[in-house]
Amino acid sequence: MLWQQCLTQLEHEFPSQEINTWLRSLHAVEKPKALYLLAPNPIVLQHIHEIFLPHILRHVRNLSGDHSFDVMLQIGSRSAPKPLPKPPVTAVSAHPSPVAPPTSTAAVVNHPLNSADLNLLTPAAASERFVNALNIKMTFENFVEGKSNQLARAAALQVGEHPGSSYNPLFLYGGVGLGKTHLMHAIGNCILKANPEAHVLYVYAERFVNDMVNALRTSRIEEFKQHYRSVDALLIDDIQFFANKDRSMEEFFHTFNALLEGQKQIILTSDRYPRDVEGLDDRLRSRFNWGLTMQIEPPDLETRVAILRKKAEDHELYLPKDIAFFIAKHFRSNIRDLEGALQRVIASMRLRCIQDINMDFVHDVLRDQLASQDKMVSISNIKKTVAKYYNVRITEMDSKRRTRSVARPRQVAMALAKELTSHSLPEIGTEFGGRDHTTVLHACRKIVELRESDPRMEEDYRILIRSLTS
Ligand SMILES: Nc1ncnc2c1ncn2[C@@H]1O[C@H](COP(=O)(O)OP(=O)(O)OP(=O)(O)O)[C@@H](O)[C@H]1O
Repeated sequence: MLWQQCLTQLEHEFPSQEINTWLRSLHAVEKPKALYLLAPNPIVLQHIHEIFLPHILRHVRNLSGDHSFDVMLQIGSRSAPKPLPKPPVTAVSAHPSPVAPPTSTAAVVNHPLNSADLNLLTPAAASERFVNALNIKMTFENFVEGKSNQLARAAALQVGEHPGSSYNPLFLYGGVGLGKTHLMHAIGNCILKANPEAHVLYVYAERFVNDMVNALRTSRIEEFKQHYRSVDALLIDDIQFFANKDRSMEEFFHTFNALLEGQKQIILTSDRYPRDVEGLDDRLRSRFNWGLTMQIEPPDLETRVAILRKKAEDHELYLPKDIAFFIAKHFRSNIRDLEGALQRVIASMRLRCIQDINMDFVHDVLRDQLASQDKMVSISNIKKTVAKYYNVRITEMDSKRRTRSVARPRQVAMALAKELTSHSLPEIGTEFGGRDHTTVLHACRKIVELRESDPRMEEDYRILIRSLTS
């Protein structure tokens, strides 16, 4: 709790990349008079010590209202299975250690914590054991499957069940907040479930780069190599961050080769297809294609509804179908935003002690978000985009002409209006030259049918959704 509050404060002072890369890799354990922060390796420990510790200490003391409250920084993990027999010897001292700047009030522990709560590791032991940084909540079981992620999920499952011997590397790409990281963690968790001793390491690409820079600066490059090359599975998120970082790409290239040679699994994600990541070394680009590259696309309405209902269920909230549809219709392009909307609703229910959810309440709680989402797609924008895509005049969208070259784009536009806006069928009909709602319904059904039978139509529809919602 204290650590979460501290992180919220730090988010105002440091870029989110910094927070994600360094601070979120720490395990926090709160004790009555101290906050223990466990770093996964010496490189992280040193960086936290040098850059963040004074800020952490300031916030923790302010938040706890206790100016003698301490922050203890150590190497260790909470998740490792068994405590080590010996107490730790590493830490940062409450009063300047050789590495601590003289002004630092940060603490380095030279006495053990309760090793029953914490599994504390010496630096040597730390490099023998891995802090995998996996999020145990991201699993295949709670990953909702839909058309947009079906193939990626199947490939990920295959890799999770047969690491190193199926698709290697597995490269997942797609837009922001669509589930790449979730699938990656699901693979890691699946590998560990079958083999708890496996060394599975998850890092952001930025973290890999920063670790390397720090290792070079502190003459610990061998330790760095050893750390990254001795894993059974290496999961690197957002590899577009490697672009134009030549030394890091070089290092990653060798790590990549070493792991592949040893039949160790590599899983990578990026926001775009490897070939389209500018500034990426050609050798890396071609290696990324050795295995399997899978795209995750924005989920369709039904999948968004299923995700919402699943997430609501996880919070023990019954989400009626009409409300799930309502939220899903407005939050289209990103599952993180969809989840954020649901969390906002749940938090407001708790704050206002409301037991039963209803549409008015949801409208009220999400008013601001809905306004900004709705601005994004209007029926006139849909008509314009579809007309341009099929090369027909925009006035044809409202005309009475029924030739296929005009009628089909019009049907597509109506189906998109149904999917992407909250207008009712009669409203959509009115917008399309005063048509009846049954005509709109027929158009929507026709397009569903065609998307299933004609891959070309499916592709057109997805391209249009992407261009309207991104
Ligand atoms: N199919 C799904 N089922 C359930 N939850 C999902 C699904 N897809 C994504 N999520 C949830 O949506 C949120 C965002 O997903 P995730 O972090 O994996 O996105 P991402 O593609 O890695 O985004 P970014 O590029 O921003 O890192 C997470 O909380 C994740 O659990």
